[in-house]
Amino acid sequence: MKSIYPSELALFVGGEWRGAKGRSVTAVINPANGQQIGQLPVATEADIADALRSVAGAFPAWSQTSAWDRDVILKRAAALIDERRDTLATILTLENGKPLADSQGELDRVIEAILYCAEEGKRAYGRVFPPRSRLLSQMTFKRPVGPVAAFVPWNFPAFLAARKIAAALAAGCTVVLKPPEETPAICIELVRAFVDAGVPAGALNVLFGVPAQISERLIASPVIRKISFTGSVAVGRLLATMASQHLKPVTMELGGHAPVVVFDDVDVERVARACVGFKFRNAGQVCMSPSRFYVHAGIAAKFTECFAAMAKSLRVGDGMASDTQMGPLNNERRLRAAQSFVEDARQRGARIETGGERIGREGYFFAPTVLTQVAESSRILSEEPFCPVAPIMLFESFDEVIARANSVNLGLSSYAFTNRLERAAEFAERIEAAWVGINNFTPQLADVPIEGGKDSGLGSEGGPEGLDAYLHTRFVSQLNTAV
Ligand SMILES: NC(=O)C1=CN([C@@H]2O[C@H](COP(=O)(O)OP(=O)(O)OC[C@H]3O[C@@H](n4cnc5c(N)ncnc54)[C@H](O)[C@@H]3O)[C@@H](O)[C@H]2O)C=CC1
Ligand SMILES: O=Cc1ccc(S(=O)(=O)O)cc1
Repeated sequence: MKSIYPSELALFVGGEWRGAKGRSVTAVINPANGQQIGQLPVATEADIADALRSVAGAFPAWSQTSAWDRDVILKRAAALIDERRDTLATILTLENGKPLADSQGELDRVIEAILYCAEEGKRAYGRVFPPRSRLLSQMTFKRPVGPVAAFVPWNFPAFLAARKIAAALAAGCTVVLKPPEETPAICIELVRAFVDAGVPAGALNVLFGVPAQISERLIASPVIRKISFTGSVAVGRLLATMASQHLKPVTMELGGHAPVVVFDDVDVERVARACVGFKFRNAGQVCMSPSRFYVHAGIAAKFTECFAAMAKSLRVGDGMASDTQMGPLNNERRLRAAQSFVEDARQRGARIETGGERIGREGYFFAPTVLTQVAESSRILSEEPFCPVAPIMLFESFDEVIARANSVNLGLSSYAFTNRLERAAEFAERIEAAWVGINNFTPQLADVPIEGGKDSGLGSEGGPEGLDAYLHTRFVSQLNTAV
């Protein structure tokens, strides 16, 4: 049977697909079985230089295309993605590992993000000022900032690439995209949809290869006027430092380590079910993932029992199987990280309620894991876990739990479960996080900005703010009389 996975993976530069011929290659692995499914060409110095030339060359025409015409092209891209969704979802599952239904869900959010940005691009309004004299018009315009370098990780490659591409293109910017080498084909297919929809040659380019080489060349180039990155704090810090040396604006969406505070006035089983669902989504490889569970001492035993039983019953397997609820980790680094977090916590006295081990010898499967009696010094309580390991801790008082929840240097998302209004309001006020879920878990939304606090990021993605990040304000003072 012919595989749906593309037989050739390619860079895209100046409107031309550039395959492996004459380039070195890197392997793409199916995380469900560890087998190679593709060979990805590595960009050469010449490819990077050509991408810079082409993104600069395409900028004048694309930035002067009206927002209404750009809207039509972007909406056509969204429609093509919808038409091709079954193929795209399969490709995403084969290279990322997530269950097919989750890949379909990610594509829904891709489409929503593109449609939102297409519309929002038409609202890049300026302002008119009361003039300093009768014959003057004084106003500001929003102008696209220039060619953009966008870097996307492997955990939600379709959604994160689509949001960056759509916001930049809708604002009138041209783009060089550096997708993840782990999940290249889904990004290639997204780009194909934009190109088939009418995005002109050079306006959207794709480079794969050695990430540090590509980012250094792009950020240092005078062509690139804006950098957008999603990934780890360590790499984000590196890229932001380089960008600051060239005085270039950045948008950084980095890690999270979300506390979940469960008070003693809730339906314990119901809350445990919601927590298990969101914690093990994408095998815990989500920056918004709930990753530190603080449960009131009065309900902790019952909560832990329910949570561990539900975690244990999750069907873990190949994302291509229709009954799979949790797929493998995406790569060997995450598998080793999961093993190391559990081992570190165990050595410091933690109890493994369920899981704790790799499943099988093929692929990167790790059992949904629940830890209790976790020492505060354990690495899993300060480093972003990004794996299916859930530490459950007890608390006694509100002030104590807020202090513990705020003790890490990440401030992306946070969650609390309570039926007392004043507790909910106090939590939302005192928690140090950009995103607060009270009695529910909500993934990011196209029309809502998220701006990570502390080390979790710089600038916003999503909402009008997400587009504004690709715009620059120009002031014009015009004398309306002959001179
Ligand atoms: N915010 C998020 O959604 C993500 C957070 N992470 C965090 O990063 C940790 C490590 O995961 P990794 O995949 O090893 O993360 P990483 O930060 O090393 O890689 C993430 C992405 O950045 C790219 N990258 C790496 N070095 C780069 C460089 N010098 N220049 C440009 N791009 C570069 C990679 O190709 C990848 O696509 C995870 O445990 C998690 O904490 C990882 C992926 C996504
Ligand atoms: O930055 C990574 C990222 C952002 C959002 C989401 S989701 O909204 O929770 O799906 C996942 C990853």
